[in-house]
Amino acid sequence: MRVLTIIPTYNELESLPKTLGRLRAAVPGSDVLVVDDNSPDGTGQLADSIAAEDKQVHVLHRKGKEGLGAAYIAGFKWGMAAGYDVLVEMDADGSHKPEQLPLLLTAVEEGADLAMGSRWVPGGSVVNWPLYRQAISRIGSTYARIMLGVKIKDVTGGYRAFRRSTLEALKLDEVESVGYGFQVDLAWRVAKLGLKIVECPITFVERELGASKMSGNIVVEAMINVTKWGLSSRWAKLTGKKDAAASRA
Ligand SMILES: Nc1nc2c(ncn2[C@@H]2O[C@H](COP(=O)(O)OP(=O)(O)O[C@H]3O[C@H](CO)[C@@H](O)[C@H](O)[C@@H]3O)[C@@H](O)[C@H]2O)c(=O)[nH]1
Repeated sequence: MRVLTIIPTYNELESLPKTLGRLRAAVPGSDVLVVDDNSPDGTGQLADSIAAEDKQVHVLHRKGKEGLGAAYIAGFKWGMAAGYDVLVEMDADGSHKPEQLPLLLTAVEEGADLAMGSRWVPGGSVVNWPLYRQAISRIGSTYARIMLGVKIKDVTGGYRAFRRSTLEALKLDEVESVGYGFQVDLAWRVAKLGLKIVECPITFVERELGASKMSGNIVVEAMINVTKWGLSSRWAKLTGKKDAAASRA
């Protein structure tokens, strides 16, 4: 399996080299694509200098900050065009432990169409995460599960390995969400297609360097979108009409 790990970056100058070093040591077979949105702190240039020394590291430069979702979609398209079999989502800040990537890759090797790192299945955990972030994550995941009828425990989680055929089956150009909503949106689309999703327990470690880009707007966007999709599906069931939201894959 040719594996590409996609790392979106915005102002990750301190974290990126550490995460890249750990990833290359933990899973030497995986190529890496850094997707940088013209970070003002020079993360993109640093990534270029690492790529100049390491043929397995690539960099995709984007014009400006357009959100994590848009960065991943650009990265997926790059990786699919380059013929990778498995495309991985990983944060740059070390919160997704590179040493746990083999768990996700094994799940894909064993037949998962999407392997998801999960904090909320038995064996999963969070380290140094403030209580308010735990609450947002747990409440958000529970709300999305109820509204969308998906069984995934950690539906907002962002440590994932997609089989290429899974991404090919999705209409990536229709995905609009930016933050947590993006992660929920993709997982829901995969679940609706009836593809095999496996949740693997991971330890999510709060970043030590740099700052999170999560904002109130991102949480609100996710809540609004999940509510809209859930109500649209219910309305369609009640009226027997085609559901615009649910017919998207
Ligand atoms: N290129 C690019 N990268 C971005 C952008 N916004 C964030 N990133 C990158 O995306 C990664 C995650 O960003 P954080 O700001 O650290 O995310 P978080 O709030 O901790 O959210 C994480 O956990 C959520 C669930 O708890 C996940 O939903 C989310 O995907 C992510 O993994 C980091 O590598 C960060 O640099 C952007 O606009 N553009």
